[in-house]
Amino acid sequence: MIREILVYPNKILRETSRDVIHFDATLHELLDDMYETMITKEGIGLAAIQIGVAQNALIINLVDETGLQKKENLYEIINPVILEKDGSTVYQEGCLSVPGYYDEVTRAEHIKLRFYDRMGVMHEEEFRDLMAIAVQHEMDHLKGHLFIEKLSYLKRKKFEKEWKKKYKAGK
Ligand SMILES: CC(=O)Oc1ccc(/C=C/C(=O)NCCc2ccccc2)cc1OC(C)=O
Ligand SMILES: [Co+2]
Repeated sequence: MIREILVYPNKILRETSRDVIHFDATLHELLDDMYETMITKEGIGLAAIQIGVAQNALIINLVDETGLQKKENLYEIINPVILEKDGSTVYQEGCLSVPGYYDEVTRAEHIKLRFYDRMGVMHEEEFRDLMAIAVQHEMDHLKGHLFIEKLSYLKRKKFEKEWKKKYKAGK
């Protein structure tokens, strides 16, 4: 079912998530709820903490070259560990927990990732470009970090000013 997405500055978003232990029906239901919620809100990535569940689970479903977001391209990534990373790339990121704010973030251009799928099967895959960016963005959520924490001091001031205005205006 569609769940509520927690929005900055909700303190729950700062929690550190814990590894998934049981690859059971409860996990599958969580992943299904994450997918339904993410798609409904027109996102391309979502971490479990964004719907208030402090578990190391994230999903990414990028849009393909024809502009379609196909479920066959959905990645369900559980207990991820970055084994290697290199390069550097800048991308204007957004986040469903910081709706309407976008800014440039620098991240590794290539990563080698170890993760488990919903059945508990281990995978090791290399990602580049937008997929590598998305994985790093979502993995930050698992540590309680939002992309706005990576902004320069001045950009962060700009964000805080903008955000307060929006909040005062009751969005
Ligand atoms: C107003 C508002 O909420 O705007 C949005 C902001 C972000 C998003 C989605 C962001 C998202 O999926 N981020 C995943 C992490 C990521 C960031 C950059 C590159 C790869 C992966 C969707 C929004 O809603 C609409 C209708 O566009
Ligand atoms: Co996010």
